[in-house]
Amino acid sequence: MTSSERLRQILEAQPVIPVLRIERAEYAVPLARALARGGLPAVEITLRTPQALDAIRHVAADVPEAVVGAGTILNPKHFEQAVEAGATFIVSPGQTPTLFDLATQSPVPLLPGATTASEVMSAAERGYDILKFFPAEQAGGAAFLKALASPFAGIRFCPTGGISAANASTYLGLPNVVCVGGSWVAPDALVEAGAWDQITALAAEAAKLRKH
Ligand SMILES: O=C(O)C(=O)C[C@H](O)[C@H](O)COP(=O)(O)O
Repeated sequence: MTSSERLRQILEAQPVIPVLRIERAEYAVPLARALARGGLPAVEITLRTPQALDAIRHVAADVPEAVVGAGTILNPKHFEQAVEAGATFIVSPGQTPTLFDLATQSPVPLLPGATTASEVMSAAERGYDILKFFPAEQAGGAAFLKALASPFAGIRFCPTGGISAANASTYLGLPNVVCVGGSWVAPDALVEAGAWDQITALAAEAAKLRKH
């Protein structure tokens, strides 16, 4: 299986990819377990906190049922650090030539971001047919994404940013949406309280959302 096929398999397997901002590395393992128990094994741990790489390391080592990805990858150094920590897929809010070049040489797949027609075309030229659409709500929302489906029939998106239980179904109803990303399934307050069962319940609700 090629790395892009593997990425497609990960993104097609669940309707929602939890986007995690880990404030304390020790939260990562119980959080990933709680989400997997609820039916969302693939998670994106964002490199937005100093603990993110350790969090990825812990989940990769201790939660075999999870599929740990790294998010907020802004440059090749982040990409390499995340792979070294054990990330099995890489998510960027955008795209750069150096990121594309590194991804070509890496066995770990990249989900690059695109919010304009030109960015979609640049990524498609590099062989990508699944892209992140970030920040989804602010960049034009479901109506904008729907409009991209006409010229870019072969491209699918994982919209992320401003998505919640209230609007996820609208996105999942679009033909060019493969899954959505969001932090709503792991609210900071529940993570800090160690309320893992409540997080499992939120994940289970999200996992029930379907492409329709
Ligand atoms: O940093 C990145 O690469 C991101 O992907 C950012 C995420 O999209 C948002 O943090 C999630 O957005 P919310 O679900 O609105 O909280």
